[in-house]
Amino acid sequence: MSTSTDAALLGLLHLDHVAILTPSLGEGSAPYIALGLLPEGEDELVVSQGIKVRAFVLGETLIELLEPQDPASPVAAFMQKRGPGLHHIAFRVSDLEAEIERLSALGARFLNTEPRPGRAGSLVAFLHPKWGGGTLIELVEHPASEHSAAGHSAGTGH
Ligand SMILES: CC[C@H](C(=O)O)C(=O)SCCNC(=O)CCNC(=O)[C@H](O)C(C)(C)COP(=O)(O)OP(=O)(O)OC[C@H]1O[C@@H](n2cnc3c(N)ncnc32)[C@H](O)[C@@H]1OP(=O)(O)O
Ligand SMILES: [Co+2]
Repeated sequence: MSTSTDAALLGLLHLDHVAILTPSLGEGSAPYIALGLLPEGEDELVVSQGIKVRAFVLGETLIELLEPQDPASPVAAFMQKRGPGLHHIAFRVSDLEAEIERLSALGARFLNTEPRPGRAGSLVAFLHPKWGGGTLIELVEHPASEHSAAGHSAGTGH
């Protein structure tokens, strides 16, 4: 049974975020506010993904609420088909390109083998949900300057 130390040696640092689809960031925030989570900074429109994102801080991990902005996008279609709720999980990695190479050599099926822009200046890559056993898995590399390794800091919110 590998330990988190092994995972860290392989480049996985920790669970970066759990992403949840919602038709409205306002309504979707209610349970997480009730649970006492604080938003990290302002909502962000990630144009490349056609999604507005609101992130709530939980130690090193974020709860990322995703509100699709384009009804024709795959994410909007997915929410249409399966309803709001869990969309993907994301692991923070120290070197995204190295992880893409390592996992590809193990036969992993990436949706994009070139890093793409994600939230807050990150670079992201997605693994096909079929490879993830029915779960969409994302790998995220944050800019070196952002956050300490210790995790995220809650913003003043909006
Ligand atoms: C805002 C940035 C933020 C960040 O963290 O920085 C983000 O995370 S952005 C998140 C939104 N962007 C993405 O998800 C990009 C990667 N996703 C895709 O390219 C598509 O969503 C894809 C390819 C996973 C699915 O697209 P689509 O549904 O159009 O393709 P299929 O209909 O062929 O689906 C194939 C198969 O996968 C099932 N599926 C789709 N999405 C998911 C999901 N989120 N979790 C689990 N399974 C999923 C779909 O139902 C199909 O299964 P089947 O059994 O064949 O019906
Ligand atoms: Co994500």
